[in-house]
Amino acid sequence: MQPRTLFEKIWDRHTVVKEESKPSLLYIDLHLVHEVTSPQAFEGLRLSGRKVRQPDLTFATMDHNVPTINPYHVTDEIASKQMTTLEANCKEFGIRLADLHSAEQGIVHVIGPELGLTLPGKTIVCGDSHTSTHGAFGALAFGIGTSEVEHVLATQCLWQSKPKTLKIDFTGLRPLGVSAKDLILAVIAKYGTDFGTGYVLEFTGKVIEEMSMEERMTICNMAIEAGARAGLVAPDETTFSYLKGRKYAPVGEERDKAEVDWYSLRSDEGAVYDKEIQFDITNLEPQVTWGTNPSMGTSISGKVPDPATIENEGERKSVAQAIDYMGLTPGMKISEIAIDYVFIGSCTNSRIEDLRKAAEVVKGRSVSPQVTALVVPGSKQVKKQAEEEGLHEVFLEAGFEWREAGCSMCLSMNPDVVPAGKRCASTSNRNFEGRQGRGARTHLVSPAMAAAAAISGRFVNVNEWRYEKEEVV
Ligand SMILES: CC(C)[C@H](C(=O)O)[C@@H](O)C(=O)O
Ligand code: SF4
Repeated sequence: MQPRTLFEKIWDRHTVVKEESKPSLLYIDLHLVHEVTSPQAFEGLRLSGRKVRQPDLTFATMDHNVPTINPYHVTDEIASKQMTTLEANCKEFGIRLADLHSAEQGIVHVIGPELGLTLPGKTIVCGDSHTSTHGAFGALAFGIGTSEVEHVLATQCLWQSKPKTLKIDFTGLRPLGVSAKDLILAVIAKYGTDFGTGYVLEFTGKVIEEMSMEERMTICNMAIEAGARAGLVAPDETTFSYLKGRKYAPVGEERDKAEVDWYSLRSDEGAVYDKEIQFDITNLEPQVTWGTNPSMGTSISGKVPDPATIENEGERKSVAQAIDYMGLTPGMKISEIAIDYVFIGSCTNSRIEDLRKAAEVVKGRSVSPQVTALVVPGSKQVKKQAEEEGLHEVFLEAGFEWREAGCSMCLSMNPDVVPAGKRCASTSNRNFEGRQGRGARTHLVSPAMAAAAAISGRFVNVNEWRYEKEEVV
């Protein structure tokens, strides 16, 4: 047999129907559901008198609409309706639901891995673009639209055109204090928001191999911001040890067998990708976005671009428009940008390691008086663990707010919004106009950088605090 990539192996295993130059029918191993994109899908099932084909392969949670001060007090009518509807639908169709009372509730892309539902080799879908997160486990995971949600509920299958493969190989040694978030922001800053269109990205290289699962999740989470269908990291010992003891992960002999199988999914020596990119991280610095899409970003030591120096007219206009919306001055230093809000949370960066990294920076310091700063754990389990470690005290003592689990300020679908004209350093993944609230301005950064910004009231290179000198390991 020809050498195959990780993607091809998972694809081949799940193809139920295949026809030349037509979409294939794929079997879906795990369908994750949340309150925003599922109501019409369930309604469609009801109208056509159908059942959920595999309720045991379906798992639901509430995240987008959940108020993070008092989750049980939902004042918004649409939010409240979406949540009660999900509850009723799960009951009617026999689907497991991590509702607000459940100790398992949280952002869908945080709880899937945490519960061991996300496993290598699976096909995973959810009516949510950041489903790419689960690719960190070597699962083929991607977002689908509401009509597809209905299709998967009814059949456990999905029609999909076969994407192409793109390998992103990180070369060089990771500079001290440079996070997974910085890596993916830098890749998107260099190649843009659509270089991944039509591709599944596989991230490789020593730095990826040495990363924790949570860091790999941060990288794969943002594959979608590069336009990609999905992101992938090859399963390895790090993956297997993360999964050990997780609620739904295999145990005993089954686990041993599964691990052998999972390992066999890794891309074969000599496997051919449709495209390959090498990205050298040797001189990488912490990243900050200045604009209104994730590719409009630079290093902490960089500057806001000056549209006058951009030759291409289209680009010049879009940069000028972004700078105008963001209320910045062309050519100003990133380190001169003062902020009003800090949001540490979202499916990109709300896991325990993210909170630890932020707390490490915050410890013994205070939030700048003009800054409102929130820490929002990605799940109830993350919150519990953080409290057991005393991280909440570090944040609270410094002047951060410590909230309940949910999507929160990542997008304005719940009470956590950034007011118009205000500027937020955010650990989330999208900085589009109005993303965190109408007229709100978002700068994407890592948890450590967000923590440092909260304290300084402006962007600073967190490594200058943490390490006497910026040495390279
Ligand atoms: C609400 C949902 C459909 C949306 C998505 O698909 O990603 C949201 O999670 C987001 O991050 O913008
Ligand atoms: S945290 Fe943000 S990006 Fe993630 S699912 Fe929620 S809204 Fe989407």
